[in-house]
Amino acid sequence: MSGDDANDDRTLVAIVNDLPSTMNQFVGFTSKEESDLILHIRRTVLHSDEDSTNDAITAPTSTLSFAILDFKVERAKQKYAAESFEEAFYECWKIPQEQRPLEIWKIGGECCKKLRVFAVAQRWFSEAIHVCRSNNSDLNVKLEQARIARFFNNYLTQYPMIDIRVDQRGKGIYSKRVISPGEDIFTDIPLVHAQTVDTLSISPACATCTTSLLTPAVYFETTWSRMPEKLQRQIEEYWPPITLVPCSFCPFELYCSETCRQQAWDSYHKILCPSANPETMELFQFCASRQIIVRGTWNSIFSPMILAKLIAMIILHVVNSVHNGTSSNGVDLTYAHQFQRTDDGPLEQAKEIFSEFISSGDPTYVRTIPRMLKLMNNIFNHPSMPIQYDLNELEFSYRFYQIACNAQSFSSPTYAATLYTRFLSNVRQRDRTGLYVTLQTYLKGEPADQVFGGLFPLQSSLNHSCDNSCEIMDCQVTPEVAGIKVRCKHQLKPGDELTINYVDLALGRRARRAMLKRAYNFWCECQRCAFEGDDAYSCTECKLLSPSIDNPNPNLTNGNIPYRKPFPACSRCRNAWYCSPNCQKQAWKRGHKLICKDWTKERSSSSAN
Ligand SMILES: C[S@@+](CC[C@H](N)C(=O)[O-])C[C@H]1O[C@@H](n2cnc3c(N)ncnc32)[C@H](O)[C@@H]1O
Repeated sequence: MSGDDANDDRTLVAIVNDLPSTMNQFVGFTSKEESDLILHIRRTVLHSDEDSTNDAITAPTSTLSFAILDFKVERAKQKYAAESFEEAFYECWKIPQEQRPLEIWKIGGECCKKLRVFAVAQRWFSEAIHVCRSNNSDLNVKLEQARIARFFNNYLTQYPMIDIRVDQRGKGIYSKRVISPGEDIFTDIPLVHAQTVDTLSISPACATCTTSLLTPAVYFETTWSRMPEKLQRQIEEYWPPITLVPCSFCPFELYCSETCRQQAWDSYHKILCPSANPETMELFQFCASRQIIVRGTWNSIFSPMILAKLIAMIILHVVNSVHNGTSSNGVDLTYAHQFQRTDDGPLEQAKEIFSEFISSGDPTYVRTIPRMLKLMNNIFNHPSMPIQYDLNELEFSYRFYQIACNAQSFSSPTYAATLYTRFLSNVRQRDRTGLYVTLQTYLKGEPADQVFGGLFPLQSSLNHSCDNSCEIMDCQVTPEVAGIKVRCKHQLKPGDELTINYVDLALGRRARRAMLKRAYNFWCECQRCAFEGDDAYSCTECKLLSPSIDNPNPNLTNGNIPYRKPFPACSRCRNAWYCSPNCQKQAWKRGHKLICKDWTKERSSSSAN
């Protein structure tokens, strides 16, 4: 380089000429930045304090490269510290990927978080983890936070009184201010839902908006056809008006309006309708006939139809995004629309919509339900499918537990019982012909309500407690969409967790824990579990076993297990047993008083099981 060059740009050009391998690093620098760089190099490499840029810089290429990188890192840090996040990110971004050190990936990720581009933040933190090549818990937390922010950004903006945090139990929802009992905290609508097989045939409902479609013919069952026609007409006159819109091509799905029909068609039914895919016939028949393949699971809120719909929605999402460059498929995927575009392929993007639902369970379990795996495979391998979807055993298991761990029961507040009550009130108020008396021989009491199971993006982040702070209520979220609302049950302070109950609160601790382990794969350690016992044969406080006694009924044998005299139970809750008044006093002071009540009177808020 010539020592005569007085001008910054020319000096820079000289450096660039000398260091062709680092040439690309100058792209995007202004001339002011370039002169700063030169000064930085002079100070750090040549240890020269002169501001003059006249002299040639002579140093090994690697040393200069390092100095240049160091300069850029410093600039990014300064801009970040000055809270110029856009500029700081630009500085990070300008450093070629293969040279970005860990701190630049971190700063870049933080800037994106501040700029609310969470998908990019997620990518930068995940690169940081990759670069650092060790299990860095700080980075894992940052990545998880970016992921949560990305998925729940809209919700958290809409509901500023809550926050989502992660601990060893996964995500949980926490209050950010005092929330009083009775206060509604948030509403949520399901991403995918299906009617339970238990109620499908006895309490018909709109497959889209879940409104009851109970007609007199369904309510009165076989007696309807035996009724005089005049009586039928009279009943119809007072029955609240029901519009039945069946699928145009199959008898299996019913809707309350053309809008609901079209929405179902666009989002899943066009590839699940037996008219298009005959393999689905078995699934519809399975649901309609209330078959039980997994007792307590697929015969309750977990209809296998949720699984089929979820896959169908993914497939149609892919098809729509490829064809139209959009993700619109007729369903109100408010949640899905929160996604910023990523470089993932359309299938990966479509799958991501459901990726926040935790899937936890024993993967070998699904081998006990081979028929359902085969059925789903037959459906999704049918030639009518617009794309190939490989539902292998691993994915089937993952989806199975996603639904098992997260499905929440709900229904439109227009229940079958509501229609029935309105009918009776119409008859009582308007009829003058004695119909009410005639009806007494036909009425069968209140009809069963329709029940749906659904996956709710925000609500599914609520963890369980056997002394839950919140409860789930059915709710008409908009005039067209049914969903749930979460209501505060116990006063919440800032930082308290919002919890619901997944199992019946009236059950004893052993039964509750067993059910939670089986259905949700966790061992409950909540406050209530901590201050209750399993049975009367060991002291809930000091764990002392009760004294053994002779077999009270010698005709019955108990193997080698000794018979024991039960310890007395807590007279209020009857869920704790003590060997002495001392232990009882100590337990009360330690925390039993916080959870001691008659739990048989508690309303179970969640019917998640
Ligand atoms: C509906 S999800 C709740 C949100 C979940 N933590 C997440 O990260 O998405 C249910 C799952 O959360 C976990 N979970 C919920 N309540 C829990 C608790 N009290 N203790 C431990 N794990 C719990 C279990 O893994 C369960 O299968």
